[in-house]
Amino acid sequence: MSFFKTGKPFIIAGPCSAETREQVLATAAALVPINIDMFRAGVWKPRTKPGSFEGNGEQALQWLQEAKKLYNLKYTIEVAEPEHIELALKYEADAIWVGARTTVNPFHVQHLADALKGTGVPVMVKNPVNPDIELWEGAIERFLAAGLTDVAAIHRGFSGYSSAVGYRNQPNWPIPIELKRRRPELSIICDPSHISGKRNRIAEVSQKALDMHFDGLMIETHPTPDEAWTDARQQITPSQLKDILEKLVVRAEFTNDMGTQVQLEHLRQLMDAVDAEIIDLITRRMELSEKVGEVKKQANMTAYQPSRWREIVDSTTARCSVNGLDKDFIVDLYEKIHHESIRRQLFILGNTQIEIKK
Ligand SMILES: C=C(O[C@@H]1C=C(C(=O)O)C=C[C@H]1O)C(=O)O
Repeated sequence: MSFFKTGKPFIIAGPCSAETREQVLATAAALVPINIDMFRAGVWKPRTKPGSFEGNGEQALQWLQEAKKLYNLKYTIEVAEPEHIELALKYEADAIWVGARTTVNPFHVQHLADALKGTGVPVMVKNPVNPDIELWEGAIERFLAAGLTDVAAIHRGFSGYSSAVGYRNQPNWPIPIELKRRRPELSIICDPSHISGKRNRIAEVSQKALDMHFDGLMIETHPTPDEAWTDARQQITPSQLKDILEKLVVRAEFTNDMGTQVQLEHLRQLMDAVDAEIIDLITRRMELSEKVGEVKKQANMTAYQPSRWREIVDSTTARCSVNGLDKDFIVDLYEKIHHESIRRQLFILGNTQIEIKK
């Protein structure tokens, strides 16, 4: 079993920043009875603007090592430079994570991977700030290629110019879901604190993550959150964490219950038949679009026809209201279909650099 797969959600908790020795020891003491899997604290803080509190560095590592010994509590910190890794090893950190602002830079990630070679230290890779799955997976690949086996991903949401409704970082759930599809063995931990940006949504995002098959949660916890030096609005007390964890419903991917299995098998067969129909229908639609393309070629007409496209969007979204389908979802889907349809017509009109992928 990998470091992060314990058969139950892997829980990491602790303050955003290690502020003082007292704060570190008090938080750790309060988290021990909750049975968390690992303590976290930031010791080097990548701040947006200079002049903010940037962490207590090596001194904070001494406090974390002290808490580790005192409470027999594993701990993890964020690293951004090879020297941070050296110090993390010196003070016996049990795992490290790479922050979203580091994951965006392949040079940086490679330096960290090189520094970790041969150490066997478990690594967690936060998603890059921008919603780029290739960059996220690429960073993970660099650590795997360095021979590290305990590599996990952390989903902390994606930064945007304005925050998504009610969130600090846009969750963009299809991205971690796709990562899990590509890498079934990879553990993915959700960071509901950074996604929410405020206390009152942490429980809801945590439950959602578990229902999306995430392997664990990293939740910022502080003895007096309102007085926290960083990220005060999104930190919760150890007792609030206890409450959230107790209320979480942990669900499994599979069941041994025969009745459920039979029911699911039946419904899935019906869905398979619908999927086959959808593919047949899309194929027919594309064939028709190619015929339209041939006619346009003869008549010297443009591939894209805005008024016709508007008509289609209007009529399909009108049908959504009748069928109870989400309009945004259908528009997204149709935009993809339309784009492919245009691509095929462009090819027919003579844009030979556009090949039809079959
Ligand atoms: C099929 C046509 O060509 C384009 C593709 C469309 C589609 O796939 O729905 C709609 C309008 C055009 O932009 C057309 O002009 O009817």
